[in-house]
Amino acid sequence: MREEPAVDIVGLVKRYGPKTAVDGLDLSVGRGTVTAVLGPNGAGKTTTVETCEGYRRPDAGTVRIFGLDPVANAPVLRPRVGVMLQSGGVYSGARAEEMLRHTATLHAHPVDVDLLIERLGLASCGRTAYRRLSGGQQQRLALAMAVVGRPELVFLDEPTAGLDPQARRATWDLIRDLRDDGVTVMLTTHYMDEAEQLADDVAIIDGGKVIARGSPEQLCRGGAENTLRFIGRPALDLASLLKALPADSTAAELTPGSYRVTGKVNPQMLATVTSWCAQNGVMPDRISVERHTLEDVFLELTGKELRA
Ligand SMILES: Nc1ncnc2c1ncn2[C@@H]1O[C@H](COP(=O)(O)OP(=O)(O)OP(=O)(O)O)[C@@H](O)[C@H]1O
Repeated sequence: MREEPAVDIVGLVKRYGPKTAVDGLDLSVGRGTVTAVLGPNGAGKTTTVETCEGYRRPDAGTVRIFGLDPVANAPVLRPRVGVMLQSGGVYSGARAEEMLRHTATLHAHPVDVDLLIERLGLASCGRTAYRRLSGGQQQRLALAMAVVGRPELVFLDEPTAGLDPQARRATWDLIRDLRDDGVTVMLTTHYMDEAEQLADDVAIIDGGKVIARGSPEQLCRGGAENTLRFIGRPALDLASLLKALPADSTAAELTPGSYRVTGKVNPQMLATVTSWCAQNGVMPDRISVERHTLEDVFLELTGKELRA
């Protein structure tokens, strides 16, 4: 029998009064993968994740976590699912290390708390009251609390927002280790490099729907135009090059002898450019292909204007 996905969202709708925050969203997350959910502010990411966590009920559609309803089956799911809360629900006078040790005792097979404290750089603030921790320390403690119970699935809502570069790296390493241990990770982020570095799968959400889905490589390859550059002798006849290329390509001489060709850059296009060079007695120097980044793809899909 096929294993249930860790997260299976079908036709999810969630409204706040007249506002439809999630509008028929479908998303399935395979076990043991890291899925990054990206989207502009207000796209519906947090609402979706909170519905998966069982904090909100769908207005329509279904959400299943390991095949179970996150609200009705909350007691069964609680030990299997780690949730990184953004500061809410914490008694602010409690000390960081006490909180983590206490959380560990609530689980049957917690991870080594000392090791976790060391890995997330929490040793120096272990005796500090929660309310006196810096934003980054609170963030790291929240991550530690989410994973200390050795969950099978973790939800991380913007896990590295506001962290310094060292803490970001430590968080990334921890997430990679979770994946290597077979844990499923679903995270939201505004950092495209984070998604590129960590995610097996990316879902771009806009207007409460998934508008693109795939590995970072697939998303960067598909749809988006790419650029090919080369150096040749000045004033080449680009009109004849354009005739050899697909209709949606462009070719320009940026500075004398420096050329840029855009379009669907694939092996065929590269072959067309180099054979055109050969026919015209041009030795293309420093020929290079620039791939679009995930940020380029994201902006292309979601637009460059600021949202209201
Ligand atoms: N409790 C609420 N009451 C009313 N409207 C809400 C509530 N929570 C979210 N919304 C609205 O629902 C929409 C989706 O919000 P959500 O927080 O899910 O987006 P998001 O993608 O996580 O955004 P961000 O990147 O800014 O965190 C937004 O328009 C937001 O204003």
